[in-house]
Amino acid sequence: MAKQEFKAESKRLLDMMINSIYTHKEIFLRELISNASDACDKRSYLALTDDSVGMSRQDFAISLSVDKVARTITVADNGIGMSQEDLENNLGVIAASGSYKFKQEVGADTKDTDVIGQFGVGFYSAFMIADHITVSSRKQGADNGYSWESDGAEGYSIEVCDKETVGTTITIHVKDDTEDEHYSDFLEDYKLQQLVRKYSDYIRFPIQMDVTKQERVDSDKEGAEPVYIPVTATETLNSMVPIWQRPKADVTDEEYNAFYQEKFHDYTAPARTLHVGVEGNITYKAMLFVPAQPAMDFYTTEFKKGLQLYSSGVMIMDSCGDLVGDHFRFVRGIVDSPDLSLNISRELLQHDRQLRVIANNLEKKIKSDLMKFMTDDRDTYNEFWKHFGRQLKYGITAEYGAKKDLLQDLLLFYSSTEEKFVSLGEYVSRMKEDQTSIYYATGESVGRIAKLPQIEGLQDDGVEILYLTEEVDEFVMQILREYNEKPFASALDANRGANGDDTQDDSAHQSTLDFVKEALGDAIASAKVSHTLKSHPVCLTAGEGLSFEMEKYFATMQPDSQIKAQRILELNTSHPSFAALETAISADPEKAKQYAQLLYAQSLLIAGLPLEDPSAYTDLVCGLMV
Ligand SMILES: Nc1ncnc2c1ncn2[C@@H]1O[C@H](COP(=O)(O)OP(=O)(O)OP(=O)(O)O)[C@@H](O)[C@H]1O
Repeated sequence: MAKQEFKAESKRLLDMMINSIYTHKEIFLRELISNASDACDKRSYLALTDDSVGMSRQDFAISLSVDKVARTITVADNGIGMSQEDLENNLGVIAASGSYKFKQEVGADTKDTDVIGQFGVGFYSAFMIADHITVSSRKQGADNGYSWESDGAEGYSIEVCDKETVGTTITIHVKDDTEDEHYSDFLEDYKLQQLVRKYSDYIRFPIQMDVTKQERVDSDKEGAEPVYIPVTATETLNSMVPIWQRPKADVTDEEYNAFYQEKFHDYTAPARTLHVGVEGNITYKAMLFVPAQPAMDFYTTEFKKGLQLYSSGVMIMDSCGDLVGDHFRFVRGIVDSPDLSLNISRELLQHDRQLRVIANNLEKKIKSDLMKFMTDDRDTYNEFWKHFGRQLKYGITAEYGAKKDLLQDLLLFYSSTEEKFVSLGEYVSRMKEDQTSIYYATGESVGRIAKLPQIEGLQDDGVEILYLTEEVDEFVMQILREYNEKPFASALDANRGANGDDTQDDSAHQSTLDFVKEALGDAIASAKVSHTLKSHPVCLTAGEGLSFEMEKYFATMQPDSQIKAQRILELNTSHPSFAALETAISADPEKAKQYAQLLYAQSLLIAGLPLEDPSAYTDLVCGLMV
C-alpha cells in the first residue's frame, strides 16, 4: 500500500511529541501497556459470549522485550487485535484519541506538555522516544495480519503480514542519543521494570519480561572465588492489584490523584477522594472522586453520568448511570463487586437489586463526605459549590423533592449579614429566639437585592437574609418550605408582617389607593399601603403564585412570554411623595395620574422588570420637569 499522510491535526500532535520534555517521555510505556490491556479486556469480554475465541481470562498477558543492539522495545499482547481498517482509523487519525479532543477544548490556556504529562496522548506518545514504529496486528476472527509502519512525520503505510496469533505486537525503534537526551536509558531492563511499577502496577493482566540476573554459584573447591552466571527467567513485573483493592492506608494521595486523572481524563487533581470497602450482604469496593471543576460538557445533555463497574477486577460497564443519582452526577469513580455476575446483560443490570443497594449505600457515603468537606475545608467547598451547587439544587427540585432530606444540608446561600455563603444549618443556629422564619430575597444579583426597598426594614434590624440569585432558587424554596421546622419566608412579601406593625390602620388612605388603581388600570392588580418600606417611596410585590424572578426566567426562555406575575404596587405613606400625590389628587387630578404612572414605573425599575414603554416614561419625566 502506498504511503498515507497523517491528517493535519495528527501532524501537529506529532510535533508536540517530538519536542516534549524528558520527564514526560517515560509515559510512552504506560500508554502502550494501557492500550494492550484494553485490547485484552475486549477479547476476554468477547470470549464470554463467543466460544470460538477459546480463551479465558488467565490466558491473557502483555509481554515486554528489549533488544539493545537493534535498539528496539517490543510490547506484545494477545488481545482483540486490529484489522486493516482499524489500523487505518485508530492509528492514522489522532483526533480519535480522547485526550487530544480534550486538549483542543481546553485550548491555548494549557501548555501542550502539561496535557502530555498529565495523561498522555495514547499511542502517539511512543514517538517521543522512537523514530520508527511497527505495529503488526491480527484481529480476532481474521485470516491474516497487517502491519502498520511509520517514521512519524512522513506518514505511514499498511501491508499484509504473517502473524500467526491473534493480538498486537508493537515494536519501537529508540532514537539515538543526543547531547541533551540519553534515550538509551529506556533500553535498560531495570528502567522498564521501574516504569511498569510506577505507572502500570494495577493493570490486571500480567506484564511479563525476560529478566536476566547474575546468580552466584559456589564452587566445590574450598577457598575458590564464587562464580556468577547469568540466568534468564520470565518475571511478572506488576502486582496486578487494582488500586481500589489495596488498603486505604497503603495508597498515597499522589497515587489516587494519578489514577483519577489518568482514568477520567482530567488535568486537575480531584477535590475529594472517597475510598470505601463494604462487606456484608453485598460486598464491594468503591473509589469515588469529586472533580475540582466540571467537565467541559457537564451542564449539557452530552454529559454522561455514571461509575465504572467491575466484577472482581474485570470491567463490565464503562459508565453505569444507575449507580449515581442525577443530583450527584458530577461524581466520578469505580465500583468493584465480586457479587455481580460477569456476563450479566446490560438490560438486566439496570434492574439489578444489588446495584440499587450499592447505589443507595454510596449515596449516603457521598453525602456524609460532602458534609465533612463543607466543615473541614470550607474554602474548597465554596469552590465546589460554585461549580456543582446548581446541580444539587436541581436535585432538590427533581422528583417532587424526594431527595430534599438528603441534599438540603449541603446547600449554600449568600447571607446578607455574614456577606458570604452560608448553609441553612448555620443560618438557623444564628436565629434570634423571636425570629420565626428564615428570610430570603430573590433577585438578579447580590448587589441588586441588597438595594431592594422592601428589605430595608429587616436590614436595619440586623436580620439575616439569604440573597437568592439563581433561577432555580425559588423552585428550591417551594420544595423545601422549611428547614429544621423553621419556615422560609420571602423578605419581599408584603404580608410578611413579622417585624412590621400590623395594627396600623390603612383605611384613611383608601381613596388615594383607589385613585392609583384607577389611574394604572390593568397594569397592576392592586395598590396598597406598604408596611415594610422605610426610606423609599414605592415597591412592587408579586401576588400569590408566580414571582418576578420566575417571570424573568420564563422571559429568558421565551422572549414574548405572556406569563406574568401579579403586580401589587405598595406605597410608603410616610414618604413626601405620598403627600405630594394626595395634594395633587385634590388640586390637579391629571397631574396626580401622571404621578401614579411615575411611581409605578419606578417600582418596575427597582424590581428589575422592563418598562412597557420606555419612551413614554422619559416623556412623562420630562413633562413633569417643565
Ligand atoms: N494494542 C492494541 N490492540 C488493539 N487496539 C489497539 C492497540 N493499541 C491501540 N489500539 C487502538 O487504537 C486506538 C487509539 O489508541 P490511542 O492510544 O492513540 O488512543 P486511546 O487509547 O483511544 O485514547 P487515549 O490513550 O488518549 O485515552 C485505541 O482506541 C484502540 O482502538
